[in-house]
Amino acid sequence: MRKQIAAANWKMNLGLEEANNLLDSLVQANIELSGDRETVLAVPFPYLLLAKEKLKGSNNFYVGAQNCYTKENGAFTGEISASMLKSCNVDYVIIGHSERREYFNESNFILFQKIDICLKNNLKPIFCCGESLTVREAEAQNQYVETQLKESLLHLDANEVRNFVIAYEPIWAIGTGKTATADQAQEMHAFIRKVLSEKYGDDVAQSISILYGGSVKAANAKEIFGKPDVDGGLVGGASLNASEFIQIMQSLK
Ligand SMILES: O=C[C@H](O)COP(=O)(O)O
Repeated sequence: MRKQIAAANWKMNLGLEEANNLLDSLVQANIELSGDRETVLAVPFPYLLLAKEKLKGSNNFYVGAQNCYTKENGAFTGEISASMLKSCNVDYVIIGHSERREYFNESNFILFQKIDICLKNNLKPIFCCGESLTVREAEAQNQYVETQLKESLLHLDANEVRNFVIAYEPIWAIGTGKTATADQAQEMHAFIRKVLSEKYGDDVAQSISILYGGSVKAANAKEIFGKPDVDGGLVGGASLNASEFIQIMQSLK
């Protein structure tokens, strides 16, 4: 079975003390995630090393960054490179979150470069895709998401592609309390898998975890994650509360 993943995206939230407390609560809960299930905590850059330290010894817990730059190193004040993240033993990097696309003008081509530099540094990208409300209302979501995949990912070969995770996040469901229905999520996830299968074959497509993101909470996680092509979630707001996130982790298939 492919990996089932509960990924927390803390976004730009929490001070050091709060981050520390949340990590402690998650570790102390001592949740045993078996076999193919895992948790990723994508924390702000200043807390990456703290998270690595705290999660040492917790099985199936991984640490992720929320972004990286397109270049290896150099005079790019304020940016963080994939090789720096690797040197801190970070495992995953979120690439192409809709907030990065919207507020920092990250195009599909910039994301193509970020994906490549992550793979070169043995970091696993969590590649985000998803449509706006306008696109959904025009019923053009499949075409829109397919273009995002084609322009940023589908240049990779089959071996490279096995090393990433995709997160489908309809923009209209992020932080709005408005969740895609489990059936809408399943429909898009199946479509993404079909696009992957056409390019890489069914074996590869079946091995890639596709997460759903957008107002996932303890109350709806089980239903959404229960769908056959939904392999867990990328969780924003609800990941900032330990007991809520623990219930989400426990809702993985
Ligand atoms: O990365 C997470 C997504 O943007 C979802 O955020 P949310 O769970 O607060 O809606």
